[in-house]
Amino acid sequence: MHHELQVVADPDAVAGTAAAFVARLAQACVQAHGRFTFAVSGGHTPWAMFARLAHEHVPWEHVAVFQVDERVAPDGDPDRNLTHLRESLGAAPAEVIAMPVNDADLDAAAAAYGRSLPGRFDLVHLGLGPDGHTASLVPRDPVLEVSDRLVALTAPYMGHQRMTLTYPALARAQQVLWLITGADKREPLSRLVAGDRSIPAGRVEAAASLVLADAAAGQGPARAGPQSPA
Ligand SMILES: O=C1O[C@H](COP(=O)(O)O)[C@@H](O)[C@H](O)[C@H]1O
Repeated sequence: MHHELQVVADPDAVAGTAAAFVARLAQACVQAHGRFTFAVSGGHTPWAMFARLAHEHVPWEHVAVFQVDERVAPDGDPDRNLTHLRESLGAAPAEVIAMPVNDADLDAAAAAYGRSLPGRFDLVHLGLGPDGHTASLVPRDPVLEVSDRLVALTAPYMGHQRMTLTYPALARAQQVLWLITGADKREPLSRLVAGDRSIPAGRVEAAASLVLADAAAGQGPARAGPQSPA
């Protein structure tokens, strides 16, 4: 998949640029088909973007927010992506379609969440882990090979079992927006934009992809180049 890479100065510039992009796309989608379907990941980067979205014009009453992934943990747990998503949205009247990670039968819950997904996402936000994971598509987990379900469960990873959209679900994205900050993301980012399918993020397919990175992540591996004249 081709990725358009935009490198800006720092995490604050990533958040501001992303918020302006999301607001413009939400306005255009609502004008075109009355609804904006937006799937949001966890991590750290989305909440900074949501803070900046508070200063943008977003037609929240026509926005449906889905989760890209979630940790299996109690409601309100600080490790839950939903906890941060709800805090970030505040009083914005968006519809939030939460992953049902507290159901007794998690396989049935994942299947039900899959049935609730739209045929297309106007926008999917993704992050990138230092190990190349995205969503909860984590290295060496059997979830990477799921092709017959839209939502699946992982083995425990960093303290929690996870529920995640699978590659077929992510492929419903008309647009993917990656938010990538920090020097520990430099190597996986260069592999992502090079189309390296050996990392989980490198296997995501979607109609279009914009990668927003800060300079710490996006300056690429150090290369030997021509010396400047003294
Ligand atoms: O574990 C996770 O981390 C990644 C990366 O998040 P970041 O915003 O801290 O860079 C995230 O995309 C994923 O949803 C989450 O489960």
